[in-house]
Amino acid sequence: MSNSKRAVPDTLPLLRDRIDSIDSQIQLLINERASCAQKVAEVKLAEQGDDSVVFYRPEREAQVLRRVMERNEGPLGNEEMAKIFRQVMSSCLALEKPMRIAFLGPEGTFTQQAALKHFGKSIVSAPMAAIDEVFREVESGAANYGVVPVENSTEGVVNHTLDSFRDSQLKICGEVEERIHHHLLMSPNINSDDVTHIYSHQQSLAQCRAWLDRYWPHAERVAVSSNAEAARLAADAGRNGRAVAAIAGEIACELYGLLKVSANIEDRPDNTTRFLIVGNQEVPASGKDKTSLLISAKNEPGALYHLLAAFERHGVDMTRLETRPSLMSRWGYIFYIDFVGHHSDDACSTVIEELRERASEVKVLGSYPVAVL
Ligand SMILES: O=C(O)C(=O)C[C@]1(C(=O)O)C=C[C@@H](O)C=C1
Repeated sequence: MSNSKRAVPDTLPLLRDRIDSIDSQIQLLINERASCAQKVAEVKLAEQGDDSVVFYRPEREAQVLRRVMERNEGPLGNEEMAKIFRQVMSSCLALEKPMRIAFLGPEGTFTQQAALKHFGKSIVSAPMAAIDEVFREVESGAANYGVVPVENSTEGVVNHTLDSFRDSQLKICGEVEERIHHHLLMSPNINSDDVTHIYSHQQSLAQCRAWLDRYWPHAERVAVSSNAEAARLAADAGRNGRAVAAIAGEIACELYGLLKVSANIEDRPDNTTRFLIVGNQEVPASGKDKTSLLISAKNEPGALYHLLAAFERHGVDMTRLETRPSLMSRWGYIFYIDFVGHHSDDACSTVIEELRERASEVKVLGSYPVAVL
């Protein structure tokens, strides 16, 4: 006992020396990697030219991260290790070309959180006021990519996002999933007993409905344009002595200096939102991909049945089907279908060909790597 006590002061400096020496090796290697990435940028420029060069390669990034996770032996967990490499690649890509990412704002939304998770922190993130503005910002070339929410495991699909694909030529280049934790937030200078109104985005209020019914049955729920906006309003109200609470996430809480009164108040602990990355790029196969289609069906008996039968016939695994009203014909429908595989895979391209024979329009919204993180 006394021996091991005496050993600690000797080993701590030794261990720290070892850490210092490992750090300097890691640093050298990271810079060596960064120099490599710069050379990759030169090769891309020479091959593709100034106007059409594409630096960001979602399929390659997914492969790098998957390999990191596969070869990881711990003690750091796979996800933790992948997050570190996520940021290393983000820094390397910023050396090739700094990227501007439009997202559904304002600052502090879960969509911003998703953008940082997908691209790492070395980006310029540009908050937009609405989903169609995110699309326009990317279409105009003002942003390289956009991030928009598409579905939540509790509340279902985000119609604005699906509808935006009707008239857009943008492609889906990636997906990212984010566990959504909601917190009840208040300004530190108000008394929680005085709170009469709770602000949040309508989806967040819905995701916390049972919790609110139980603990805040008398507070009025006010739907605002985003949960980050709710946090901003709660902070503003607090400064003016008005007792307003907000439901929002971690980064909105930090951004507006609010107090977390109750944490993780979502009704379902597995509450997850899926986001899409939109851009101007066709992404090659990464080995583990998904494809999204928009299909306008002919208005005839069994139309949907025949579309779905093509997937069954060729053993292609459909993961999602959403229906939206067509704006072209009354009682006509548009189907959004996700399936496993890349549109260039044999079975997938056969399915798409057969769908084209049956439907009035089939638009491949994109093939992209399945979310890694
Ligand atoms: O392999 C490439 O094409 C690179 O540009 C290198 C790199 C990386 O750091 O590994 C950087 C950015 C790309 O999005 C993918 C990978």
